[in-house]
Amino acid sequence: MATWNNLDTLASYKKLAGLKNHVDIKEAMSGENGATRVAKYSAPMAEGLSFNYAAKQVDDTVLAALAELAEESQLADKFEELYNGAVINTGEKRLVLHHLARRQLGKDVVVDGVNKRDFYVSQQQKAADFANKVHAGEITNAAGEKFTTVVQIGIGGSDLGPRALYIALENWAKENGVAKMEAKFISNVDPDDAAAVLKSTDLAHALFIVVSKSGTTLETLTNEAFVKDALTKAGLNPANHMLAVTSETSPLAKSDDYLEAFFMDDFIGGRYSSSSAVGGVVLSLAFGPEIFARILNGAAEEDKLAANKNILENPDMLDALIGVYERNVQEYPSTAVLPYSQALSRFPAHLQQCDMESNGKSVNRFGEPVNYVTGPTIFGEPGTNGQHSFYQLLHQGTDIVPLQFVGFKNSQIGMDVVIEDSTSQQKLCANVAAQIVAFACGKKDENLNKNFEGGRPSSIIIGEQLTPESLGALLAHFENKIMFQGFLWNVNSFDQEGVQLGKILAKRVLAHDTDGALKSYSDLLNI
Ligand SMILES: O=P(O)(O)OC[C@H]1O[C@](O)(CO)[C@@H](O)[C@@H]1O
Repeated sequence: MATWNNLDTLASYKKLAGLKNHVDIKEAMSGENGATRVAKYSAPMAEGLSFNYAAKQVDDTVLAALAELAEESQLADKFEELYNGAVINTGEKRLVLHHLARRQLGKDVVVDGVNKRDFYVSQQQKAADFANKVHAGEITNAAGEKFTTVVQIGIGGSDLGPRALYIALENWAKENGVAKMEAKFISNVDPDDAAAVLKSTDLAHALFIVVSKSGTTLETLTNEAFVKDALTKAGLNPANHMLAVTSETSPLAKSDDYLEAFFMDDFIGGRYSSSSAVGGVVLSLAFGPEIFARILNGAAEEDKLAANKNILENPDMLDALIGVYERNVQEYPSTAVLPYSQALSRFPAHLQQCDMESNGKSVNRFGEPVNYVTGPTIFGEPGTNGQHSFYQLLHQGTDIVPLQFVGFKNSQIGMDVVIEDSTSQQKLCANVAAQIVAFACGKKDENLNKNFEGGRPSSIIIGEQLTPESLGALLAHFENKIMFQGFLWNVNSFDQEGVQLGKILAKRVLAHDTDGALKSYSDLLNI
């Protein structure tokens, strides 16, 4: 059994802390040194991706210290315990099994006589059969006509991951002839969200999936009622159009109001649930079950790498360790995720939840306060758009923000044009290469307003093309990185008590049970 200790009690961490500012990234990345580093500091990921960390503040000395930290904090052992079914989610006393939804990495995990791998596979199969029947016109609306649109109703983990994955493959699927149904998403309790989606949807030919692991989320239940009302007003029977994805213990699971229900369980956290029925039903309907299976395969291949004890061959662990070095030793408060791929436009939003809801903690996994900083603020936008927005601060602001670029050699659609001797894809890639060097090396200017200090670290994940497999690998990479960082900070990355207080106060406002500031704000907002 691995032992769980606070980061600041580890000898290897104290050694690492002595390496603050050990690498001058400006100097390291300038001239031929830079070229050597770009070739040297790269780790293969699954599905043809690679993690290049040449422009991070590491060298062989820092990497050796990170390897010692990985060893002393038993990162590989903890991952092994996790995928073999240990109660890693100490706050809720639950197993953490999202990897098992992709592939079995270790032993059989059996809970109350149920083999959990079999359970996840059975739900995938159920979703696949259902999707195939919808596509074949065997499951239709009351008029016997095919469904053409699927609308997911969910919020947080029941929205962000599946939505990001759908958007990531929407154009790829059209180009590759596997686009089966258009998918749309309703998440916000803002009535304009549901109204806008409903107004642009042919209700008679739409399936709606109510996705809520708990089955109690106010926004989702409100939007479900909103949609049912619209269906009824259109003369349609909601029971012919509504599906549910929920845990077997939730109130939704007991309802007969759905055409079909698909299940997950409490061992897959909402923000890690894209690999479960939460992502599986909508993506199987949108693209076909084979494409969803390809995403899972890509993720499973990356998970396999995450089990490697050698940090130089484990890009997920290495990325996590570098992130902790940047957060705790270099004291950088945030991290930007910058995909140079329009298809990944919602990926940073998904990672915001995944990372900040997991590691935004002030107590360790035993409920005791920690004396060091934990998860950074995560934000991001696709390049090159971000360059014309917030990169000013990243280049010349007073905070140093570590950057995580993602880039692909080829576009998804392949439609392109040569303007002034280069394609748009080449321009996109040229920009990401330029940014890495600009951030690292800067540029001296006598006019301080035009001076670039440099010394701003970044990494890049490079792939051939964004496909179901590489998307799955990318998803797993970040999930695993966040998991390893949680291990290093000794926090429980799998609960989210910090979201509860706001929910309780909102209920009080709606029940007019307020006083003090809560009453004043309620009055100001006319509630
Ligand atoms: O799937 P559910 O249970 O509706 O929860 C939605 C989201 O709400 C949260 O619980 C936060 O309030 C997230 O952790 C979760 O992803």
